[in-house]
Amino acid sequence: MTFENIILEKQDGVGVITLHRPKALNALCAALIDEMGIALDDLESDDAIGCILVTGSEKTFAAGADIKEMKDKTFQQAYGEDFITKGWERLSQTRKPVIAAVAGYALGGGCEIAMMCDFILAADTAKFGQPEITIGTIPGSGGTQRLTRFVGKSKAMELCLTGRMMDAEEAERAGLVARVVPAAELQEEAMKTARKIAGLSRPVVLMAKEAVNRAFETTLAEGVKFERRLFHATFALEDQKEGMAAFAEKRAPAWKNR
Ligand SMILES: CC(C)(O)CC(=O)SCCNC(=O)CCNC(=O)[C@H](O)C(C)(C)COP(=O)(O)OP(=O)(O)OC[C@H]1O[C@@H](n2cnc3c(N)ncnc32)[C@H](O)[C@@H]1OP(=O)(O)O
Repeated sequence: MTFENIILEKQDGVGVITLHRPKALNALCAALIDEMGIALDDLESDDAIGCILVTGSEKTFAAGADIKEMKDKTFQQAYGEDFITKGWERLSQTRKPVIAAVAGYALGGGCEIAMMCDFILAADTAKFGQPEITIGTIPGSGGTQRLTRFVGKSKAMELCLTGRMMDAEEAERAGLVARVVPAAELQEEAMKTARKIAGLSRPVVLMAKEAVNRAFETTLAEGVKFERRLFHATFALEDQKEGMAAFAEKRAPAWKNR
């Protein structure tokens, strides 16, 4: 499959989506968002794929929504077409695990896209921010909501009100980023992590993702109950029998993904 604004590759059970608009710092134009949706549909329906990686270039993950494309929209157009919802939320609805590997700028919609992934691995060059306020608007694809859940009200408020960027180290300290690695090692480390996940039992990985995500949508008591039901459900899987037998027999498990 070939695209104009992204590159889609598959290797070792991992689907890699590389944002690729080098002249516009990977600004997220409508065509790019559509292409990412098509790529995600393809990867979700491909049984060979167990984990998805979304990445950009060395200089930029993505510098936000395409400002030149949206600058002349009227309120009627933005509201009428529910601008930014269509297509953008596709990433957050992905059932397979998705890792964001971020180097350079992840600003505005770029930061929002990274936050829609299940976790973020960052190069030490990464810079995160919601600079919409500096161009006369506010985040429109979950920035005020997801960032606040990641880093808490005070820091989210400061970042959204000033447009300040935070570097990778600050983002890791604040809980936005799972891990920071040297820029030269980012792609290798991200692939290693994605391959590790892709090599585990597929249904169990989906259940783990669903259980963690439930923590953001419900009370602790309901979340713990939900987790327990999924935990019980793993005992209906051949992979639970295989995983535990393999541990007891001191050998590597051979997952059947059922
Ligand atoms: C999704 C929503 C609803 O939340 C909204 C948004 O995402 S709004 C967008 C938020 N993002 C920004 O405001 C960042 C805008 N970009 C910058 O501030 C700078 O480009 C930079 C700090 C990321 C990098 O600066 P620098 O290295 O000096 O590169 P530039 O010369 O500025 O950029 C190179 C080239 O890319 C074009 N560009 C950059 N960002 C965007 C963008 N978001 N949309 C469209 N085009 C962008 C920039 O215009 C340059 O192109 P040319 O003009 O030279 O053709």
